[in-house]
Amino acid sequence: MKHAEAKEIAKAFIANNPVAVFSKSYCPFCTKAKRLLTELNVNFKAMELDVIENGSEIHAAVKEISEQNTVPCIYIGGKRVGGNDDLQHKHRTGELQKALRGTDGALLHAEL
Ligand SMILES: N[C@@H](CCC(=O)N[C@@H](CS)C(=O)NCC(=O)O)C(=O)O
Repeated sequence: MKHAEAKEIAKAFIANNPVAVFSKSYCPFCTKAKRLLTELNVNFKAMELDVIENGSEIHAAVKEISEQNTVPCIYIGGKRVGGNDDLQHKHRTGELQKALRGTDGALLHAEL
């Protein structure tokens, strides 16, 4: 797969999902991040880069787009939140809840 094509796939995933998580299925930080989002009833989509076809090419594109070398790499409303530590921190400060409420389609239920 060409790099440009991988970049388009990564960009489309961010644009088309209110909460987009680039993940790896074996990554404990990804598990923690996905667990928190699930607990908060968040409508998120995870792309498991170690499982899907062309995952390593797409991960290379994600690194370039996000300037972040690790997974999870989380986007809310097209904006990069960061990794699991950033997500957990934003949850503690209330910033996460604010970002989710401000993003159309991020919440499965109105209450948070
Ligand atoms: N502080 C980061 C740690 C994330 C991390 O170290 N992830 C590992 C996988 S468990 C990683 O991305 N390693 C590089 C790679 O898989 O390319 C966070 O909280 O998200």
